[in-house]
Amino acid sequence: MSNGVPNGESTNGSPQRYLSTRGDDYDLSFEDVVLKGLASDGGLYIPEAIPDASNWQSWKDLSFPDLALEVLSLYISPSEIPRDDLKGIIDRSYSTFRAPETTPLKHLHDQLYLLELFHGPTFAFKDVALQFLGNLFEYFLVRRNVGKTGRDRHHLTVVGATSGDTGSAAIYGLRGKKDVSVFITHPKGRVSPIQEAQMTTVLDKNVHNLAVTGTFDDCQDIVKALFADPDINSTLKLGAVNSINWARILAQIVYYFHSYFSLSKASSDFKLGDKVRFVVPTGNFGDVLAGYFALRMGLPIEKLVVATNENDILDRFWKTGKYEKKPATGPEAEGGLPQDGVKAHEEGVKETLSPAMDILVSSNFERLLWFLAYEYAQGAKMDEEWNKKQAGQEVTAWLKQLKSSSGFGPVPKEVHETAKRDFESERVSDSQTVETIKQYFNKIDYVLDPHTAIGVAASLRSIERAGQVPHISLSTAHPAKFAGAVELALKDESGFNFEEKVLPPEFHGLETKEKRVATVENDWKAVRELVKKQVEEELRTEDGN
Ligand SMILES: Cc1ncc(COP(=O)(O)O)c(C=O)c1O
Ligand SMILES: N[C@@H](CCOP(=O)(O)O)C(=O)O
Repeated sequence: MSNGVPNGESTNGSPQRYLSTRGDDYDLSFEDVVLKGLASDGGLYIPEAIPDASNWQSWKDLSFPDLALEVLSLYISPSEIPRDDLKGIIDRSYSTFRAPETTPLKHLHDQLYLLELFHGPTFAFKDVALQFLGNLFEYFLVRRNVGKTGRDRHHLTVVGATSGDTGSAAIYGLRGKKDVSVFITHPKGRVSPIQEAQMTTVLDKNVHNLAVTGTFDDCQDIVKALFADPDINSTLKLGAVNSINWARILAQIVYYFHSYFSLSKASSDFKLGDKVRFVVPTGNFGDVLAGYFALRMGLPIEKLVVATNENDILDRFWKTGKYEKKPATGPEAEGGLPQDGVKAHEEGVKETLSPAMDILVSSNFERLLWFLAYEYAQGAKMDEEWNKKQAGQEVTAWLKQLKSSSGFGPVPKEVHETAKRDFESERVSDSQTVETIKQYFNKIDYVLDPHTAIGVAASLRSIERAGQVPHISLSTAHPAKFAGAVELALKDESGFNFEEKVLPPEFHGLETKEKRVATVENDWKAVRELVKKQVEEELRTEDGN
């Protein structure tokens, strides 16, 4: 492969194996990494080799599920999941989508295309991966539990953190599934009313919503602390639905290929092999990381553009080579919207109009860091094992520094240059988000959600730089999920009516339905005790006691 990362053994028949970004956990199967979620050394799982999809052009006419089968088969050996079984899992996962193309591509104007990823059950891009992950968990559990009864059965306790979208998508992917309990933490009062209602109106017995008195980063830290606790992790068999789970990233690779093929059909000027730019509204770096895998597999991507909101740790990394949490000091002179309350928090996270991206530390960035460190290590001309070990050590050192000093860097010049070879970044303020929503409503009568608007605003800047290269901007959520921001932008525009223009029938009356949610303090031990108690209760009910 051109960029130095080893090619996938899975292409020549031997099973793909996985290792941790911190280096101490390696040689794992796909099933192990999906069920474990987070590595025991605290790292994230990555494939030992990125498969080279040299035959990708032959996939051009495949439907979304058939394309998914080809892409996923490069990472999941048939000795782990026979091809027919994998096809069944994939077909079930995408049968719940409302659009026949699963993820349709819409031409906005000129070189700008919008990839609509919100046609799944919860109206957000997370459904693409979480419908699949829910069915994958079910498949592994059914297989593990054949002939077992009672406490001998493998019971998975899923713990997740959400700023709104992962939670509902995970709940819809796992509700009512046997042998799974789901606990989703969200920052109390900091998710949109529709998102809150989507999660808390699901009353299935295996679903538990926990409103944490803190930020999304606090919720994410609680989840990581639970995984790091050997007692609860092994006794309750914890599973992850956040994008720390490799299966989340894997499933998202598919739509980069699919939209590239859609573009080749939509534009007579565009031929297979031509370069494209993808622009991705980014928070936890999971979505854009899937694009990085597509690029490394051979899809002709000229650049991946990381689009952040005012929580801009990633944008600052690409501009400076430093990865630093920076305490917020208040509404910014540039772009702040005082009337909408861009608040500063002691943790440094700002509340913005794109709350799903209000993240201080992007967990998947660690995965990219490993690949950057791996390429850097190659400069020493040692063997592959040495390169992998070096990459693990480098990542561990950076992450330690992030924890102890709230940041690290600048990273070595070569590492920064490698990051800039494949990525660019843009930061979009709240006022620019609002302007973009207005602009597209008035220009083409299309309502963007605020996260998508960040991608579109970044796309316009990128188009100015990149001239004629087509841009695919990822639309990550339906605008009805973020009524506050959409209304703020469009309330005074003529012809705008939220109920008529935006609200899908599925959301009518949602906020008044019966809800179930428990408030918990921002303390991982309090969450641990609650999870233990609830799982015990569920198991006892299943035992019939
Ligand atoms: C609507 C929306 N857009 C963008 C993002 C950012 O995606 P990622 O966290 O994968 O970078 C999220 C949440 O993750 C989201 O819910
Ligand atoms: N924006 C996310 C935050 C969680 O990110 P994940 O992709 O790691 O699950 C959300 O909507 O919950």
